[in-house]
Amino acid sequence: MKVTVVGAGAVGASCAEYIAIKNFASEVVLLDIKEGYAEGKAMDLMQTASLNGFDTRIVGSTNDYSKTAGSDICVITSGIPRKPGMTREELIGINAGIVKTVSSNLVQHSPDTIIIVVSNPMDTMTYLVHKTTDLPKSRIIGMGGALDSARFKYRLAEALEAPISDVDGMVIGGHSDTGMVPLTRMATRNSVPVSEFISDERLEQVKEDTKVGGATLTKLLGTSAWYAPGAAVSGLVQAIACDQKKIYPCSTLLEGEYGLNDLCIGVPVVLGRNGIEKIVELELNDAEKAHMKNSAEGVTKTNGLLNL
Ligand SMILES: NC(=O)c1ccc[n+]([C@@H]2O[C@H](COP(=O)([O-])OP(=O)(O)OC[C@H]3O[C@@H](n4cnc5c(N)ncnc54)[C@H](O)[C@@H]3O)[C@@H](O)[C@H]2O)c1
Ligand SMILES: O=C(O)C[C@H](O)C(=O)O
Repeated sequence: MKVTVVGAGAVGASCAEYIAIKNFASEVVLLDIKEGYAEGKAMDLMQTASLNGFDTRIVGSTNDYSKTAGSDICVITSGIPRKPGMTREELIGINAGIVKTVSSNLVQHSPDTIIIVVSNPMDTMTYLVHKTTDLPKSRIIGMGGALDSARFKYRLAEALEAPISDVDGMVIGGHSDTGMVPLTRMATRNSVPVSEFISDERLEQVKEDTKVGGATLTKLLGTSAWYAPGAAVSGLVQAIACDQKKIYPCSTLLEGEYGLNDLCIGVPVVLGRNGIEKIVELELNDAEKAHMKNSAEGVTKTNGLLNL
């Protein structure tokens, strides 16, 4: 199993590290445009192999896509992150050009690959990859919901004063400060609806804290987060590589599902060796449907800024 990660920055390197530590891939190629940067990150990570007990070979490359040839899975984390006070949507001007070039180079060298898009604004960047490559929709996956759901579970566990392993929940919708739809109604603590344990007001607070999860970290760190994003990407990569058939909310092209068309947005999908093997249609109530519709309108508006 060969995995390429483009962008050896904070998220790319974190993602490569988690993939290596989980020890399911034979090779991870880290590629960056900055001279020597990916080679340096790869060497540093390889020097953790004997300490962390993995056999995955990590190779660095300065913009040489021949090294990525034959990748089963390619992750795109190249592009600029936001600074405090910015929205993800403001990154479109620079990141669209980067994602378009990078995805074209990747497909040229690995025509059978599955692409996971991470660069922001992620739903729109995923849509861009659809519009500019001829990969089937099952092989273009946007990562956002896996991360947002992890943050949702963190906030739920905090509110419930329960261990995170006892908590389950999912966030669908767009990966943006206003577009996320945390499904509080379906969240559980060891199979019991969380509303049995906390008030509606506290649950509303959990929802709002989840939606601004990325912005909160950006304010604290001065740039956006990387540990949880890297771990979330590695989870998707592992689900595909190991044909796990796990359900993660991912951004995928919708063609009528959830009453939505011609956009990529987060919905639950089954991930296996073929990429997105099934879109799972949840029975949403009227309020959830309305949130999803608003979210889709936001994503479509951002898609309109692309030069297609
Ligand atoms: N979808 C998500 O949930 C999620 C989570 C975290 C970050 N992100 C996004 O991921 C992106 C990367 O974030 P980061 O913190 O790692 O940023 P970073 O600045 O640390 O790293 C980005 C890297 O991309 C490289 N790069 C730029 N143009 C390139 C090109 N054409 N080819 C190859 N490499 C190129 C840069 O040299 C840099 O090393 C940002 O757009 C950020 O918003 C998304
Ligand atoms: O918040 C960001 O800009 C980065 C990423 O989308 C995140 O949610 O951490």
